[in-house]
Amino acid sequence: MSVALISVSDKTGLVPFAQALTQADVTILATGGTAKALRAAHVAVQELKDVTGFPEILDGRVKSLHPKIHGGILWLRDDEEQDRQRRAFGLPDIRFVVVNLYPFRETIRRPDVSLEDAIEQIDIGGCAVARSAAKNHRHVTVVVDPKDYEEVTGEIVRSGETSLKLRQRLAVKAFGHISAYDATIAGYLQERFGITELPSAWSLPLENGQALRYGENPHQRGTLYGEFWRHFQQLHGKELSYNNLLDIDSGVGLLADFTDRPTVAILKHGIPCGIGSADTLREAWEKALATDREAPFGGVVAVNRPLDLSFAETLSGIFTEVVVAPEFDREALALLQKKKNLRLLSADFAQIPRHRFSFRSILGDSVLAQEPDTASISTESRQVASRRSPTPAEWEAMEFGWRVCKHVRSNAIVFAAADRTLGIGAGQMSRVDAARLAIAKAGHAGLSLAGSAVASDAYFPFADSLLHAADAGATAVIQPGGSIRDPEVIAAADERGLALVFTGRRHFRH
Ligand SMILES: NC(=O)c1ncn([C@@H]2O[C@H](COP(=O)(O)O)[C@@H](O)[C@H]2O)c1NC=O
Repeated sequence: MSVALISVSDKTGLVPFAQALTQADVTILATGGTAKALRAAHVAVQELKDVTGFPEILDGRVKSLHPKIHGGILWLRDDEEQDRQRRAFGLPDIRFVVVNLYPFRETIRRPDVSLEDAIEQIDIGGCAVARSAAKNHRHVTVVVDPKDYEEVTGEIVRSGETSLKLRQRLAVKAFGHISAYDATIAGYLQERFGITELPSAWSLPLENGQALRYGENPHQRGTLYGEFWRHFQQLHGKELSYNNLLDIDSGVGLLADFTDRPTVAILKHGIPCGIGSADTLREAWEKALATDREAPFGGVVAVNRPLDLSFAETLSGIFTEVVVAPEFDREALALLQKKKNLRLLSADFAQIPRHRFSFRSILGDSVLAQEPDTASISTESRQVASRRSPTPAEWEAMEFGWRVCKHVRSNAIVFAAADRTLGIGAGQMSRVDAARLAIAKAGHAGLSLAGSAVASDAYFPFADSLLHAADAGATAVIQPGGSIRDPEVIAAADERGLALVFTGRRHFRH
C-alpha cells in the first residue's frame, strides 16, 4: 500500500488534500501536529512513531529523522536488492512526501525575536525528507507548496498516479525551496553574528518569483524575486515593468540621501534627469523639472514626502509612468488615479533595507557582490584644495551636487545650486564629455551656470573639465581628488579663482 508522509507547518489546504489521497487508497502518515489536525477533520492517519517505534523527542527537534522513514522514501522500486532490503527492514512504501518547513522567515521578521527563538525555527527533518523525496523523484512525489496540491490530486484522480514530468518539476522546486530557505538562515545568522565579510560561498534566497510581462525588452523574459512587495504597495495602474523596477530602485536609493527637505527626483533609465528640494513638493518639482523638460517624458518620479493635491495637479501635465511616494493624500490619489497609464506606489522609505550587499550578474553564470555605496557627504572628509575657500552658498551648492553625483551613471558631472540640479552629464566614457554634456543640457534648458557648483564622481584626470566648468560660470568644484595631475588641476582652479574641494572618496556607478 502506498503511503503519503505529511508534515506541514502551514496547514492550508491540508484536509482536502489528505482526503483526496485517502480516496486514492493512499495511507497517511504524519508528524504529531499534522496528525492532530487531520484527526480533528476525521481523516484516517497514522503517526510516524507508530511506524518507527520511536517517539518525537527534544521538543520536536527529532521527529521524522529515522532510517525507516528515509529508507521508506529512498529505496529504488525497480532494484531487486533494494526491494529485498526494504522487506528485510520493514520499510514503508512512501510515494508522497508533503512538507512545508518551519516558518523561519516569518519568525525573524518579528522585531523582538530572540536568537534562540529563531534557531528553534530552523527546520531540519522537513528539509531532510523533502531532499530524500526529491532525490528519488523517479518514484516519489515531493510537495513543498500547498499551491501544488490541486495539480497533484488532479493527476492522481485522472491516472491513479503522478506523471514523471510533474515529479521532476516538483523535485526541482523542492531543491530550490530548500536552498532559498537555507540562504535565508545563513543571511540572518551572518547579520545576527555581525559577520561583515563576504562569504566565499553562499546562495541568495530568491523566492516569490513573479513573472514580469517581459525583461528589459519585449523579447526577453523577466521575473522579479524577493521582498519588493513587502516594501511597496501599488495603489493604481498597470503591472510594473522590469525597467520601472530599476528606475524605482534608483529613485528610492537617491532619496535616501535627501531626507532633510521635501525633494523630488525624476528618473529615466536609472539616471536622474533632475532633482529639486524646497519647502513643498510642488516647488521641488518645478526645480527638478527645470533641469530638463524633455527627458522626464515617460519617466519615474520619486518624492520623499506625502504627495499632496497641489503636487498631483502639477504632475498631471506630464506623461509619467510611475510615481513613488511615502504616501498619497486622498484627493491627490483620486486625481492621479484617473490616469490609466500611471502606476502609483507607496513605501515606507526608511524601512527599505539598503545596507546589505548588492549584486550584479556577469557572463550568465557569475555574480559580483559588493557592499552598497552607502557613504554620504555627512561621513566624508572635505578638504579645501584651492587658495580660495568656498562661500557658505557655494558649500551648499557643492554638497547638493555631490549628493546627486553619487547616483548618476559614470562618468558623471553635475552642476548644481543649493537646492537643485542645473545640468547633468551622465554615462560618458570621458569625463570631459560628461562636463560638455552637462553644460550643453543646462544651456538647452535655459539655465545659467553662473555661480553654480560642479560635482564630479571621480577625480579630474586633467584640468580640461574644470576649465570648461569655469568657462560655463561655475565658481566651485567638488571632486574626490587623488589624480597624479592634482597639482595641475589645483593650479587651474586657483588661476580661475575657483573654490576646489576634495572629498577623498569616489562614487563610480556603472
Ligand atoms: N525534526 C524533524 O525530524 C522534523 N520532521 C519534520 N519537521 C517539521 O515539522 C513540521 C510539522 O510538525 P507538526 O506536524 O508537529 O505540526 C513541518 O514543518 C516539518 O518540516 C521536523 N521538525 C524540524 O526539523
